[in-house]
Amino acid sequence: MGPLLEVKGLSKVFTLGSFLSRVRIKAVDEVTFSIQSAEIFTLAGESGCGKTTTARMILGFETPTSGKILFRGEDVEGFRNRRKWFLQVQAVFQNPFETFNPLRRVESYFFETVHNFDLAATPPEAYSLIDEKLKAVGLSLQEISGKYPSEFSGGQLQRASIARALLANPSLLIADEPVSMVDASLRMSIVNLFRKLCDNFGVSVLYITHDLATAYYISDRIGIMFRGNLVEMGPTEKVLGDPKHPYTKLLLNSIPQPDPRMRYRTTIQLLEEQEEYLLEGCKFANRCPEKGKLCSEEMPAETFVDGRMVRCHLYGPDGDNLPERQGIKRR
Ligand SMILES: Nc1ncnc2c1ncn2[C@@H]1O[C@H](COP(=O)(O)OP(=O)(O)OP(=O)(O)O)[C@@H](O)[C@H]1O
Repeated sequence: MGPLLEVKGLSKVFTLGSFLSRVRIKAVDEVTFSIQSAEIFTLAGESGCGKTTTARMILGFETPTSGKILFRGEDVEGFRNRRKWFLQVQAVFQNPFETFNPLRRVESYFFETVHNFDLAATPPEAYSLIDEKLKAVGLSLQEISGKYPSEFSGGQLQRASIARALLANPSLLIADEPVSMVDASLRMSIVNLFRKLCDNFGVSVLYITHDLATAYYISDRIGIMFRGNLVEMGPTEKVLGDPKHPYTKLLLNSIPQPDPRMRYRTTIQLLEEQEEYLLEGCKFANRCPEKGKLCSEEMPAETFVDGRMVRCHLYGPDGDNLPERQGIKRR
């Protein structure tokens, strides 16, 4: 059986700045990956590396500048607005308190989804479907009935939003930082839930996160992004257990913690980010402890090393051109 989702050479260019200082950044640059049925694939990287833009293009919220997205081998552009797509792919967002209107009872969202997608023929059928999905995430219809979002904890409300996403029996959940706004003590229980949904119900998950600890725990494969590029991708145990790309190593050593108060980057951070996006060669060159001359000149090609893809001159055919590689056997 072929992959469930294929992302092929996907790119998104944004134009930033004012009329006189306009710059074009490739927020997502020729990104290619696939997700199999019943697989959890993580896209990880620091803020501003293009993870959300990738997810938004898959969901159809953002139009790709180029590239293709295939779902079960079919180009999604052909059926993006059809029922089939909405039933198959569902999103779980970062902040459950923004998903639900504070003035509406939470259960109303469930009945609305059942109605909109024609998921039940009778009211008892609707009750039983909603209760079944809520139970799959450790809640029940009785427990949520009559309650407003403010009466739930962040963790409970995120569970409710996952249950709502499950109503149509989707094959793929796209979860963008689903635990970063949830209390640290509850994060593992939510990510475990994704693993359970994948193992027990065959739901695939595109898990987008800063948090390599939860990624290590639940994902089958992982792609590390830096300034629009996938720099390393492969089985999670290989990539995080024995990282090859200097950026993956740095990310593992720093383990950035998502801070809900830090939702917006400072102007200086944004300018540094923009500068990196505009670099000619490897976008990580300015920060790389293993940088060589070639790194600032040419973007490294994809190379396959020890069961994973790496985009780094240290491993490419030109690896020996780096000063530190001269006379040393290539890795
Ligand atoms: N609508 C937009 N217009 C212009 N630039 C954008 C837009 N959306 C994102 N960007 C820029 O594209 C780059 C990638 O952003 P993106 O949100 O995809 O990264 P991210 O890794 O998901 O970060 P975060 O975790 O903070 O959301 C950033 O430099 C961001 O400022």
